[in-house]
Amino acid sequence: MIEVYAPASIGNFAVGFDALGAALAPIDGTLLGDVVAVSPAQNDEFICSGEYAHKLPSDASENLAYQCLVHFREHVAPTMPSVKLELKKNLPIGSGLGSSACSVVATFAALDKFADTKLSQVQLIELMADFEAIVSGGRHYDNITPCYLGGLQLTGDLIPNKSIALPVDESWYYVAAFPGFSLNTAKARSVLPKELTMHASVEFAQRLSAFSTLLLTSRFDEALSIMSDEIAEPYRAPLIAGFNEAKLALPDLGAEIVSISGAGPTLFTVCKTLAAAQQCAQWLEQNYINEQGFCHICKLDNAGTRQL
Ligand SMILES: Nc1ncnc2c1ncn2[C@@H]1O[C@H](COP(=O)(O)OP(=O)(O)O)[C@@H](O)[C@H]1O
Ligand SMILES: N[C@@H](CCOP(=O)(O)O)C(=O)O
Repeated sequence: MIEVYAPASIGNFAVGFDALGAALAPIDGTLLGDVVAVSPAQNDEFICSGEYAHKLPSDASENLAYQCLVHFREHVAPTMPSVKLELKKNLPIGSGLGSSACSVVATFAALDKFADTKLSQVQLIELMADFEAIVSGGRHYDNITPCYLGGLQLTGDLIPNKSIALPVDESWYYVAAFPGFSLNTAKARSVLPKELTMHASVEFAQRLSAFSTLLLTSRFDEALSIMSDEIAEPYRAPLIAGFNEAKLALPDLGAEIVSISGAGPTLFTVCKTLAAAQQCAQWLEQNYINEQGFCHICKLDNAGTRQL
């Protein structure tokens, strides 16, 4: 049997709408992501289990992981023996943690290993992005590549091999708080303006290029000082109950920045110390999340998708 884990991710990472994303590893060792297990079987079989399985359509044909299996058999490995594919759906749907990307990445990575198809990194990333695009209302790589490769990734069609890893300050902590309600990514994309002004476009380009360069030259504090989302956050914040209050409160508790993870409603902070991250997590647990929500203090997951 092949069992593959794919981690949750923060799309956009505030400064890089659709172009920057980071994989998350809770410091308490929780595996915050989906797992896909592939084993030989008499006929192709699909099972969806895990904490959030009941939130997905009961019809397998509407499950992205099953759709990936059908595609893989038809177009990538027609001679692969029959398999039982089990998706352990551990990430909430519509959470802003790259849940759909997680299932797609884990499934293709597991099938590629099982069938020994040895797809190239770019082939796999393109396949994965095709399926992520089906549900999210746009083709973007900022969950796919960090989830697959780990770390912080600058990513897109213009980037050689689709992705370049960027360094971060190893001392940074990331607090990710899922408030316990869903926000559909396609809906959260539909509220964004269809066009940017010349001024906004130039500022976006400056901010992302400066941020990337500052990280690459280890000027981490200066990178943090320009880490803000002027592209999506102003339009999405009204869709997320409690976000504005959290954005006001958390800097006093030590958050260097507070922004929306992916399309939301998960919120994330960057903190320079564990004590600050703990204070932010405590506030978020008391004021931002409901009984279905959760909060994790994280580092980046530098391993990305891996066999368990
Ligand atoms: N395995 C899967 N994982 C996540 N979403 C799935 C899966 N299969 C189908 N879907 C559907 O895809 C959509 C994902 O919603 P979206 O808001 O894009 O989630 P996320 O932002 O968490 O990736 C939902 O309508 C969900 O029912
Ligand atoms: N760049 C995308 C990221 C969506 O992330 P998700 O975790 O909400 O699916 C966007 O901002 O729409």
